[in-house]
Amino acid sequence: MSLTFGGVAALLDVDLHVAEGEIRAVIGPNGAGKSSLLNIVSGLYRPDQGEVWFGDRSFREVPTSKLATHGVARTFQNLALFKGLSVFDNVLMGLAHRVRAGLLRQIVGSPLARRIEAENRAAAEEVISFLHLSEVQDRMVGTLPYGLQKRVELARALVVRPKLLLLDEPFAGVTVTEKQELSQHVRNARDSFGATIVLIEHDIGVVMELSDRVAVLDYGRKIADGTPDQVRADPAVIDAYLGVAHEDDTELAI
Ligand SMILES: Nc1ncnc2c1ncn2[C@@H]1O[C@H](COP(=O)(O)OP(=O)(O)OP(=O)(O)O)[C@@H](O)[C@H]1O
Repeated sequence: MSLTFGGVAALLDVDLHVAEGEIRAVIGPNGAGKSSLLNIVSGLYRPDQGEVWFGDRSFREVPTSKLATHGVARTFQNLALFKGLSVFDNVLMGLAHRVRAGLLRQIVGSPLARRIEAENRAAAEEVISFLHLSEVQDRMVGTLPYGLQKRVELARALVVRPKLLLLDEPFAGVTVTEKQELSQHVRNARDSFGATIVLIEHDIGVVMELSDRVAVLDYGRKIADGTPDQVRADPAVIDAYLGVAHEDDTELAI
C-alpha cells in the first residue's frame, strides 16, 4: 500500500503479511512510516493505493467503528486512558461497544442488561487478573506508574479478546524492568489469549527478543523483513540505523 501527505510519501508500496498467532514487529527510524501503517490498519488513515485484509475480508478503507466486530483492538502511544477512573472501569470501557446505545436505553434495568453487565465485569476481572493488575484494580489510573498504565491499556485492548492486537510503541517511556514485564505480558497475550500481535516500536532491542518476524521501514519503504536474526544481519538495516556504509562483518549491536 502507499500513502502520501501533500506530496510527501509516508509509505511507498509497503506490504506486510501477518500470519495468525505470530508476534510481528514493524521498526524503523523516525519518520519511517510506522505510525502511518498502523493508522491505515486501524482505519484512521485511508491509503492512496492498496487495501487491508483481515482473513478473507478486504477493505479499501478500514471501518474504525467496526474494528472490534472484526476482532481488532489497538493501543495508543500516548495512552488513551481515563486517568480519573479506576483501572477496573478503564478495562470495562474496552467493552463499551458491545451494546449499542439505543438498545442500552431500551433494556436498562432489565434482566438482560444485568446479565450483560455481569458478563462484562467477569471479562474485565479475568483480564485484570491475567495481567497481574488485581492489586491496583480500584486505583485511579492517573496515580499509577507509567509502566502500569501501559499495562492497563493492554488490558483494555485485550478484554475484547481480539484476534488481532495492534500495539503502538508499547515500550515507549517505560523503565528497563517494566519493559521485561510488559514484554512477557505481550507474549502471554499471544500464548494464552490467542491474539495475533502487530507492534510498532522504536526500541529494537526488546523487539528482537519478542518478535517472530520483523519488518523494517525506512523513508516509507520496506527495506527488510524476516526473523530477528535475518534482520539484524541485513546490511540495509545496518545502514538505515547507523547511517554509514556497512562492513561485511558488521552486526547490529542489539
Ligand atoms: N498527518 C500527517 N500530515 C502530514 N504528514 C504526515 C502525517 N503523518 C505522518 N506524516 C509524514 O509521513 C512520514 C511518516 O511518518 P510516520 O509518523 O508514519 O513515521 P514513524 O515511523 O511512525 O515515525 P516516528 O517513529 O517518529 O513516530 C513522515 O515524513 C511524516 O512527517
